[in-house]
Amino acid sequence: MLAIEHIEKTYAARKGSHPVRALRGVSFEVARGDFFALLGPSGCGKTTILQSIAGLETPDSGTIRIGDRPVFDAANSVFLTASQRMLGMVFQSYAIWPHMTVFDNVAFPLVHGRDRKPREEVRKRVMAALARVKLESFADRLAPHLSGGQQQRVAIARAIVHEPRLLLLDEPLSNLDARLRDTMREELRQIVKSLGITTIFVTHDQVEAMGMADRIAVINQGEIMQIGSPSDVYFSPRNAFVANFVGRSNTITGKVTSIERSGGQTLRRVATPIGEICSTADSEVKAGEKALCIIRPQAFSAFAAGGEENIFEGALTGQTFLGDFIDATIAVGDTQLCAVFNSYDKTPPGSTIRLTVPFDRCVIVPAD
Ligand SMILES: Nc1ncnc2c1ncn2[C@@H]1O[C@H](COP(=O)(O)OP(=O)(O)OP(=O)(O)O)[C@@H](O)[C@H]1O
Repeated sequence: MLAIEHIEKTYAARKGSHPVRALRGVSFEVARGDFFALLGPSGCGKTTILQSIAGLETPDSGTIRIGDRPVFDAANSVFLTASQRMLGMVFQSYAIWPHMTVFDNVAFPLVHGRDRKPREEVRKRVMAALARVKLESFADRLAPHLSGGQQQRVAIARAIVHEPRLLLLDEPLSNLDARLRDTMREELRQIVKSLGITTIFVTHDQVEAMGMADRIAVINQGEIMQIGSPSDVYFSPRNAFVANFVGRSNTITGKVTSIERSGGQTLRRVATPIGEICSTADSEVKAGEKALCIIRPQAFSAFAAGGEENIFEGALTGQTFLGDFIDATIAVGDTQLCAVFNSYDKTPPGSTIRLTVPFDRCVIVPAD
């Protein structure tokens, strides 16, 4: 449905500042009906990608296709304007007109756009879009007399009223308070999924991306670090950036000492400051190479006795009771490991703890 190939964008230097290489060869594809998140820290280039898709920004090179039509092709000077691309957009600010009613706000693209519709059809379509976001009874209300969540739904209704083939959402939940954000997360996903519209969603919030997206592109400094389902990027991060940006992790530096194959599995042994770590997770790191071992805090469990491999003994140096679980810090030599434990289990500070971790829950990635 959407195919982006190798787009680059450098913003020209402003007075007293250097040029900014905002996108460094970004490529990805989004299938029809997918809910796709662009996730990354502030300034990584998410908005530049979204605006390039929308036709509000012009990349320096690369191609963008929507459906089977190129909307941007730097080499062949193809550039369709934003209105020619027939997309729906919801911005952070919602961009709702305060002097208009809810109905008129939603009707705006049908009344003022390129593709104007007869009055009766406008009414039908606007009421259908308002029904989708459960705001039919608010049609005559002035937009400022709405709560934040309702304004957000007006913005969604306006973006879907002309049945766009692609919906672009730029941090649409960031202006809502925490509780409303939790409700709207699910609601927004249900609305776009029920319509079957392909959606690109920009966020810097990993919880939002994990909870809403079918697939996530994790971006750092203008480059895509990894694309995958929420569980792919969480359980099989490709590098330390992804492991630390998406959820928390212990990152332990080491060197692969051997690779053994048995029973259809590949076992890597890694020498690290906390002892040998064994991993059966998929990895490209070869024997003799430096590596990072990535272990999620909840992959550890406290282990009383026995066992030989992937057992790490240390002192409990910190624990924070968080209700559902205890966040614990365990010093193994000079390395501080973070683990989460059952909140019913109380352990005195300073106790010796033996941690264990299954082989398939240690992810090995290249050290750089
Ligand atoms: N018009 C511009 N002129 C110069 N530099 C820009 C311009 N727009 C963006 N940049 C720079 O390009 C980089 C990428 O910006 P972009 O807005 O795409 O990031 P982002 O990931 O969306 O950030 P945020 O989450 O803070 O909105 C940043 O370093 C930003 O300062």
